[in-house]
This record gives sequence, structure tokens and C-alpha cells, in this order.
Amino acid sequence: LLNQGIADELVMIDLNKEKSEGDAMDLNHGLAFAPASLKIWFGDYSDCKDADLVVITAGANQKPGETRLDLVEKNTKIFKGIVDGVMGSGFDGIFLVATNPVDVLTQMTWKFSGLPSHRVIGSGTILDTARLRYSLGSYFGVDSRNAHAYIMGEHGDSELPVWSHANIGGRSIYDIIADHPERYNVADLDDIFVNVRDAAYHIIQRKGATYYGIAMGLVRVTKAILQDENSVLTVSAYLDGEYGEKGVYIGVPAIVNRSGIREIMNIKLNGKEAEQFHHSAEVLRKTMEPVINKY
Ligand SMILES: NC(=O)C1=CN([C@@H]2O[C@H](COP(=O)(O)OP(=O)(O)OC[C@H]3O[C@@H](n4cnc5c(N)ncnc54)[C@H](O)[C@@H]3O)[C@@H](O)[C@H]2O)C=CC1
Ligand SMILES: CC(=O)C(=O)O
Repeated sequence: LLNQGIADELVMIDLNKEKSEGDAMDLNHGLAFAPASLKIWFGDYSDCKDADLVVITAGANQKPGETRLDLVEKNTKIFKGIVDGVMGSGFDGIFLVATNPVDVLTQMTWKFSGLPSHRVIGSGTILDTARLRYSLGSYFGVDSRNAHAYIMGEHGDSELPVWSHANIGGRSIYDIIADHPERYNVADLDDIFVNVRDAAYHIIQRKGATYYGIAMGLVRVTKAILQDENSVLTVSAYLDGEYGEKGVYIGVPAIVNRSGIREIMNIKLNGKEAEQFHHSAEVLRKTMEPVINKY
């Protein structure tokens, strides 16, 4: 946020006061080089009262070998306290959730907050989609920004690549592959997807956590909200019949603006993709079961 000059005020709230106070000091020392002024401080829930956006990234992260879904019980308990604290301040803005398992915790945030579902957003598959665009850009030798493809579903092991709409600068990847069999192969797409899906495991194995990619993704969603962009982003949104699913937060392309999620893009999935998406929604429902009525 500091580097991109998007917000006017940034308050950090964390159980670890010392660390966050240190972060606030450290970030403030970068202000002289920032594109715009920004007031940064370590605060408490009362500071959320007039906030436009509360981004929740607090909670436990995966240890090597752990899945995102393994974190559900621990982080739901933490979220109850956090969301109650934020709402107790009189907050009436938008929530953006990143903590894992992000789809389930976005749903719990919606439940705990009582806010309308369009004002509770999860980072969903924003990072997975960015990883896929990076990988497709590398494979086809083009700028990632010209590689267009979505990862949808759970931000996790049951997510799916939407190859039927994947294109490079408007040209279907299948047509490009068919035109250049000496360079490209449809089977390579499976490897690309598996590497995207498992990217967090690969990074956590190496350095214990992922943070730069998701930070860029969260700033991207924040910008779409604060600057009323109507941008299409793959976020975790509450489905009420879209894609044949009801009552579940899951990663889908959606139009994001100052009011939160303006609209879910109901893109046409092929048979296999629709089946994978339904399976992913079922995985999320099952993961939610032990916590949805307990807290
Ligand atoms: N959605 C996504 O694409 C991504 C999600 N994540 C998730 O973000 C979460 C955080 O990960 P990291 O930043 O690596 O962990 P971290 O351990 O570095 O930071 C978590 C922070 O939460 C704070 N915290 C814990 N309980 C709290 C509470 N009750 N109130 C206030 N603060 C509290 C801790 O003091 C700590 O500073 C994890 O669940 C991780 O899986 C991480 C990367 C990508
Ligand atoms: C940790 C996580 O969810 C990710 O990097 O995708």
C-alpha cells in the first residue's frame, strides 16, 4: 500500500504489539521515498470505526506439509474475536480476508459481522490466477499481463484452471498450441496447473511462508475498492445460485468496486470445469461443517 500510494491512512492491529509497532516505525521510514503521503500507525479496534476497508491477514499459517484446510478450527476461533472487535468499533465498511482457509474464513467473517455478503470479500484465487498468468506468460514467452486465464474454486487443493477461456492477447491457448506443435504441447498445461496449485507448498518448504505475491494481490483488490474501479478479479464471493451453487464463499471472477462485489461474472464453464467447480464447492461445504454452527 505504501509503495503504490493507494490509501491515506493505514492502521495495523496485531496481538504481537512489539512486532507491529516495529513494522509501523520501519514503514514510516520509507515515507520519504513513497509516491504519496500515508499516515501509518499501530492501533486497536477502535481505529476501525471510520475505516473504509479492514483487511484480515491475522492467524496461523501452514507449516510444511499442512494444507490450508488444516487451519480451519484454529483460525475460526481467532476470527470470532477479531471480527467482534472490529464490529464493536462501529465499523461499517468492507472486509477483505486473506487468512487461510480463506474461503471458509470469509464465510465466517460474513456470518460474524452480519454485513451484506457483497461487503465481505475473500482474496480467493487472486494469487493463484496471478501465478497461472505468470506461468503461462513464461511458457508462451509473453508478458504475464497479456496472459489471461482464471483459477477458480477453493484457494487450495481442489481449485481448477479454466482452460476453456485461457488466451494470450485474445487468442485461445489451444489455437496457439495447435499452430506450433514443435514448441507447445497440451500435456504441458497439466504441469503448469499442478505447479500453480502447489506453489504455496513449494515456497513454504523453502522459506516458511509466502508473502510478496499475496501482498500485491491484496493491494490490487484494495485499489479496485477504494478507487471504485469495477475491475474483474478472482475473489472469494458468496454464491446465491451462480454456477449452480448456493450458500458458499468460493473463488470466482467478480466485478469489484467501491461497494464491494458489484456482480459475479457467470462465465460459461465446460462440462469438466463445471464438475470440478462443483467438487470444490462441496469440499468447502464439508470443511465448514465443523465450525459453521459451533462459533
Ligand atoms: N490467501 C492467500 O493467498 C494467502 C494467505 N495466507 C494466510 O495468511 C495468514 C497469515 O500468514 P502469515 O502472515 O504468514 O503469518 P504470520 O504468523 O507471519 O502473521 C500472522 C499474524 O497474526 C497475528 N495474530 C494472531 N492471532 C491474532 C489475533 N487474535 N489478533 C490479532 N492478531 C493476531 C500474529 O501475531 C502474527 O503477527 C495464514 O493463514 C496464511 O495461510 C498467506 C499467504 C497467502
Ligand atoms: C499460503 C497461501 O495460501 C498461498 O501462498 O497460496
